[in-house]
Amino acid sequence: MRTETLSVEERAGQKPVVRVEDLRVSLKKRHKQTELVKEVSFEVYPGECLGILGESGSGKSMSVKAMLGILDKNFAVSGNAWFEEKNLIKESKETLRSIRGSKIAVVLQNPMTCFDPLYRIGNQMAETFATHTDWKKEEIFRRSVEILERMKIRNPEEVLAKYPHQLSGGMLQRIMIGIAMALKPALLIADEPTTAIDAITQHEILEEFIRIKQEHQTAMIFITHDLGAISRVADRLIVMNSGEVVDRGDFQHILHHASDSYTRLLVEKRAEVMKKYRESIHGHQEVCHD
Ligand SMILES: Nc1ncnc2c1ncn2[C@@H]1O[C@H](COP(=O)(O)OP(=O)(O)OP(=O)(O)O)[C@@H](O)[C@H]1O
Repeated sequence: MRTETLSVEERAGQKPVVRVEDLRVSLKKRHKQTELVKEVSFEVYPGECLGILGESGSGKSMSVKAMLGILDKNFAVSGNAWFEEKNLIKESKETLRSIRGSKIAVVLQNPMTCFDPLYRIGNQMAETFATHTDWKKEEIFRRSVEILERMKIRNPEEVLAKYPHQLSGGMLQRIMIGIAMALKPALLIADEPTTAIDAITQHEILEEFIRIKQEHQTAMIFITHDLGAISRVADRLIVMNSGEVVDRGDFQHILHHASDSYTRLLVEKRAEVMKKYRESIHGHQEVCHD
């Protein structure tokens, strides 16, 4: 369980990689405006992972999509998202496109939609790396093989020759994570990155997130409804409910001192699952400590 957080002193001299202020998203539909995200604010420092926790529909994805400028014109977005002196909310589509994929890498929920069905995986990786790095052809191939190996994909050379539909959702998700990490972005955003991945591989992939964060001082935003996954990777958490941030703090705070009733419910649900899991493994009742 990771609980270490940048201390106030450590943060004092540092500038956040991203600072989101009063982010709001509403959906315009036939003269009606529905607020989906309300007054969301957070910042992420170099080498730090911010976890965004909340159940399905709580506004986690909507918040990062708004900040990345990937919502369509049916959504009205306001507030600020400062990244390298630029306010992402106010930047042009072109500027945002060039920032995404190089300085900000994103792993979104549905990996199938991130790959072009008509091109082999290796060609798509090569194109991404040719656009965003200065690697030459041989280096791109060598690194692509290494990335798949790191992501625990067997027979990487064969996989590079395959089309997306020939691979499982979990494999595509791992490839997406590998590509995002290889770009060594200043900010890595991962939305439910390990949902389609089996438990053992998930453990190893989470270790990769931790390694990248520590070795390259990458700032990360890790979105999930899984308290277990987030407890390992995130240094600080915000909890969302109905489009709002209802709690914030490090994992221990969320676990033991969360004041919000919704957050307590999430924690209790996790404790219940852990208790059942332990009972099934050990065949007797144990008190859950985490
Ligand atoms: N394309 C869309 N059109 C209209 N409403 C949407 C759309 N996408 C999401 N919403 C609504 O916005 C709210 C926030 O959704 P969001 O996708 O951010 O939730 P989430 O916390 O990321 O959950 P999940 O992990 O299930 O996506 C929800 O009420 C959802 O129904």
